[in-house]
Amino acid sequence: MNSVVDVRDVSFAYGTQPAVKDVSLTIEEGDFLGLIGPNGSGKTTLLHLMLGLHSPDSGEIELFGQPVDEFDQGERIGYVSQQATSGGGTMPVTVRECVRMGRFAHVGHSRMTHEDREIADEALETVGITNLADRRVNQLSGGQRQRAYIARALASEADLLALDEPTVGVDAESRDAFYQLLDSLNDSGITIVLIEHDIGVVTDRANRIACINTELYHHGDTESFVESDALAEAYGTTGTVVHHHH
Ligand SMILES: Nc1ncnc2c1ncn2[C@@H]1O[C@H](COP(=O)(O)OP(=O)(O)OP(=O)(O)O)[C@@H](O)[C@H]1O
Repeated sequence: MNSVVDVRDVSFAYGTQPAVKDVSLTIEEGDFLGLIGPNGSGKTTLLHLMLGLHSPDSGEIELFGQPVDEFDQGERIGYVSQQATSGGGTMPVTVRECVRMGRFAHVGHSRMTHEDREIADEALETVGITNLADRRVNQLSGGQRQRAYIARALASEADLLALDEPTVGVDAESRDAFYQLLDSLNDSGITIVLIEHDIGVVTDRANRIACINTELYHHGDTESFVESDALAEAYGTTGTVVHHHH
């Protein structure tokens, strides 16, 4: 069993308002999962549940085979939140410092070694922002900032990269380059879960699709999603929920 994320019958409500209902899905090692659904359909909430940032009202979630509430290998996960890329909550640190923070989980209480610094510098090189290393993160453009956060995740040697609409406010050309970067990271073995509004981008890049509107309308490979009615059903209002059992 090489499930990276295993979500079983998970429901979550804000107060009495259900945001995620009876969702089951798995993300396998090496998957590129596109998480799609209309506005307010529970995508961010589901991602937060997967990462242990919310506790489900019912159901179970495992990360790398460990119950999410006991999960203690934070360095295996790189999370690029909507807030991070939109500029909120960025600390006044330089790009190099930000990326080196990716090593903190490995370093623990000991000092950062030459090798840790090298790993951080390689991550900067991989995402193509070595020239920005001395700039402050809060002075970067949206596209540069997401690269900095990806580099931090790479420096931590994350096995799972979770991205919530990482290209909001990024121009078309940088966006394309960014998705090529994600492709190459996925080719190198990193598992990816991506929330993205542009369905074309998702179906071009992802090998698996989860389509939700509070409930799950599709979970499976991209080809079967494209051929199904799940999109119209999830984005329309008349469709019936298709339950996939595994
Ligand atoms: N902190 C909160 N308190 C109360 N309700 C919330 C909270 N966060 C989200 N919601 C509600 O839960 C539902 C799902 O929100 P969520 O952010 O998960 O959707 P989303 O699919 O990521 O949306 P979008 O595509 O617009 O970013 C929405 O109806 C939203 O209004």
